[in-house]
Amino acid sequence: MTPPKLSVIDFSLKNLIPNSSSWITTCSEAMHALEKHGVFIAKYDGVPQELDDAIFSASRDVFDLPTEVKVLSTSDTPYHAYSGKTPVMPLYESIGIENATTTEGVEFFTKLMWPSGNESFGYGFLFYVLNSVTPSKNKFRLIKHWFFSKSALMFSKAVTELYQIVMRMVAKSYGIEEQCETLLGSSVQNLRFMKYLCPQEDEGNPLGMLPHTDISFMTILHDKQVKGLQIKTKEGQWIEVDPLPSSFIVMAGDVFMAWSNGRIHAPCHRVIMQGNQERYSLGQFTFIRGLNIQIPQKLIDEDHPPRFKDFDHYKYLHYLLTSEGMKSECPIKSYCEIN
Ligand SMILES: O=C(O)CCC(=O)C(=O)O
Ligand SMILES: [Fe+2]
Repeated sequence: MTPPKLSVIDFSLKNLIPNSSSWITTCSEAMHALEKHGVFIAKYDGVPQELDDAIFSASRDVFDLPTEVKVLSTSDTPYHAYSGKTPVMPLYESIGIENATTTEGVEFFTKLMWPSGNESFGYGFLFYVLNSVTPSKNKFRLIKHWFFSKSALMFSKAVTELYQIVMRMVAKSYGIEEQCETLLGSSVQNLRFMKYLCPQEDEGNPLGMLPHTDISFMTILHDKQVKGLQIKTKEGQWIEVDPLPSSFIVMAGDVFMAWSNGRIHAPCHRVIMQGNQERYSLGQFTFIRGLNIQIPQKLIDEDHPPRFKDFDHYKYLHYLLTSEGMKSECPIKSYCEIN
């Protein structure tokens, strides 16, 4: 049986004036894909090519830093710290920016990686640095710092816009606009840079990332057009995602599934490396802070009794590291499913 293809949906900004006929078509395609597969490919023009090039170049810069610098990226929140080449996933390395849509979040991370002693600076300062005569290590660091933080902030904001467009479609289609706006107001974006090495020789294990569902509310993935991501259908078939230019993979996480009372599917996925090219990808993971995850009343009726108790997203993240959470085959269900 040939596996189905993922829907490729046009999210060109000019077609997305809310409630226009093209918006309504896009909305129904997106809803169908989220309920059936929990994922679709958005062709999105909110990230111009120059920014796309800049963010992948910034990604290379951060992975090229010495390991002793990268490990400085720690976090109190599970799965938010630097993770590098573990025995279970030796090809995979990742590092992330918490609160990536805020200048503070991005500057905090950038200073950890390229400590420069400078607060914030703009184009005038960059011009000064580039034009000052003496090349120095410090000058080089300042340029990296500036370049990295500007690209990360702009990329994160552009991807957040896509998240908001998708969520407003979900809201309109379920008639839960108010709850959705509250949720958007409590959404925190974590931008992660990911790098996968090629497996050693032909017999090397090509596993880039183990099969899992995401612990986020929503994840938006973007790669530098190197294959590897695979999505499992509800029927158990693996679909290989074809990387396309200007495409963003919009995927529901466990928390979106629970919030929607199980209407939206959170798909299992993995990364299998092929060929001899390293793979760089970016993931923007949305978490909900300071607001209980509560199924909107409109999604509960006689045919759809509530399936999940209210819960706090960050407490759920901590639960994942408990022995019960680690053992569970489906932690979101063992954490808050109503039996
Ligand atoms: O690199 C990718 O395309 C997928 C990464 C992923 O699934 C994750 O970080 O949760
Ligand atoms: Fe994932």
